[in-house]
Amino acid sequence: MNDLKYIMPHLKRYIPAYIFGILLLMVIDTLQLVTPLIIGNFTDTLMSGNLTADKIPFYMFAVVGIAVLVAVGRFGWRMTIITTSKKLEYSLRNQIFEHLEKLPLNYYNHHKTGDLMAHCTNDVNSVRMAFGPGVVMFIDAMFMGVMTIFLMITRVNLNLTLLAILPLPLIAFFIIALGKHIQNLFKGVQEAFSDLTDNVQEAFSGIRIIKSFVMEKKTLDHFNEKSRENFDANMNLVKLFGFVQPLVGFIATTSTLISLVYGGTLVIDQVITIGEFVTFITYVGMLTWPVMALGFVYNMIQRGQVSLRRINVILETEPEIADANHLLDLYPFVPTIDVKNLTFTYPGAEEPVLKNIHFSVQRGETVAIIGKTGSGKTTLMNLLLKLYNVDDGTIFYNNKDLNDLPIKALRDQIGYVPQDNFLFSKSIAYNIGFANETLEDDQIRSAAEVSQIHEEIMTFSEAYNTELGERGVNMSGGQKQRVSIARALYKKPPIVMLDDSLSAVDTKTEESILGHLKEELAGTTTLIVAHRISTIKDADQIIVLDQGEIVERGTHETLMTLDGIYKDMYTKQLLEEKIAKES
Ligand SMILES: Nc1ncnc2c1ncn2[C@@H]1O[C@H](COP(=O)(O)OP(=O)(O)OP(=O)(O)O)[C@@H](O)[C@H]1O
Repeated sequence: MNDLKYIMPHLKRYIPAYIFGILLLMVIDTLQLVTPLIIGNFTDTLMSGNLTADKIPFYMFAVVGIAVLVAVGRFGWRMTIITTSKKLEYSLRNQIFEHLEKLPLNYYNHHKTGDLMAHCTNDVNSVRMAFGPGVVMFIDAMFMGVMTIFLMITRVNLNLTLLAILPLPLIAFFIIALGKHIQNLFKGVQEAFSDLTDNVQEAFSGIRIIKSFVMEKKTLDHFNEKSRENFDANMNLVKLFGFVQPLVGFIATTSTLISLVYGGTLVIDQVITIGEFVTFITYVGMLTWPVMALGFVYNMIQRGQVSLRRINVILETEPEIADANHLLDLYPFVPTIDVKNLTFTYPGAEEPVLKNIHFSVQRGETVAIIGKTGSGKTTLMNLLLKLYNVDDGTIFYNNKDLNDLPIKALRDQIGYVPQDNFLFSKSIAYNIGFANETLEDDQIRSAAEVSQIHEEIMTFSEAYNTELGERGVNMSGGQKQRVSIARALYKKPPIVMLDDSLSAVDTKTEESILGHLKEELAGTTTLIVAHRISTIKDADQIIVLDQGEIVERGTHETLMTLDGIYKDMYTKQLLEEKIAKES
């Protein structure tokens, strides 16, 4: 029952539709059960010599009429129950996606995209099968089974019925005995599918690397291996079903055999009429389906249960970064940042990557963070955005503790340009105006001008309406960086954070962008992470990180007097530039 915790609210919404569909199904089932009685009656009338030509159309119309009603009714219940189960699938999938979006960055560090895709596709589908066709088949089978047996007893013969249905419980026994095994096999199928999806997703995301390293063969081999595992997992299930279904069919045939032998004897002994015998044999045939259906349903429900559990694991994962219960008001927002004694260790890691960090950024100031690769610059940015949890009393905006501020409202105040310039495979305008519901052409253009990308966008075939390839493949690295900067500026945020966002542009473009940014961002609090000192030379404050600690801080001029890491980096960069110019 606990498994139904998350799906129950969806199911409740569709209960009236389910009830209507189920009632319709029962009416159809009842109608179907009338046909054998008509055929039995026809046989008896025929055998007694009372069948006259004028009676035949009556039988004909009765059989055809029932068949038409059954066809119409079947359409009705399919439309009701199958549509309802599709709606259930739709709302469950949306709930999973919405929940996944709320999960913190760290969740994605530990869960593969392919797995998540499989949850949103295969697992949701299995749940739909269980709650759509599964429910239908279960009710159909139970109702048909009970009604058929009832009619066999009341309209034909009790002893014959009891003897004929004797082998049927064996079927239920087999299917239940195999239940655990089926669950395990199905879990294997779902896992193999997740792996395969993940493999395909990664192979095509990394296709440029694969091609440039001529690793197509290696990737194909790896894919084949995963594909084989998927095939094997499916085959295990197919083999089992291949064994179970004929077995069920065989057991059902023994019922027919008993009916023929014992039923024939009863006819000879004149305990039942030939018409009743024909009705009985038809009912035995009709009973095979409900019994087999119970087997199918059982499997479907097993699959649905495994999938539901996998989905529940996601839905049970709490958004680690939750808003505090008593939030402070963010407004009026003054863009000042204070970091006090901040130490941070990644979840699951042992060593802290940031140690005792403290600094302040005043409104309108530009603070630069520089340091060797792996020194903790991006981590610091991520913490300022609260992409990971931080201790109380370590980061303050506007003199208010980050943990007491509403996350969404705070992030709305920040224009962030990440290190990996992810672009969506939509238009350039969509990418720049991503932060807003509506795309304002003027603002998009002005953000692009400040980022020095407007002129290049105009050379694209459809300018701002040009559709980008996946992850913006039809743009150069530098162009992508500038579109990302434009995306952050479009929001006109009071705080801008640039994480190594100018590394792919040449020094001249960089200078030009920085010049424009300075004008445009006057009054904006800016944090810049950079490797190139030329990017941050004019910052009000430069912080030098080394192995997670601040080792130097000050303006460019003061740092140059220190004879430390900063001066060393600067001297090396100057030398490199000189060599590059001369060569
Ligand atoms: N998700 C993570 N889980 C555990 N450790 C991480 C994670 N992300 C980064 N690290 C570690 O944290 C340290 C700091 O990484 P970070 O990305 O902040 O450095 P950086 O200064 O921005 O480097 P770069 O200049 O190369 O971008 C590194 O040792 C890195 O291995």
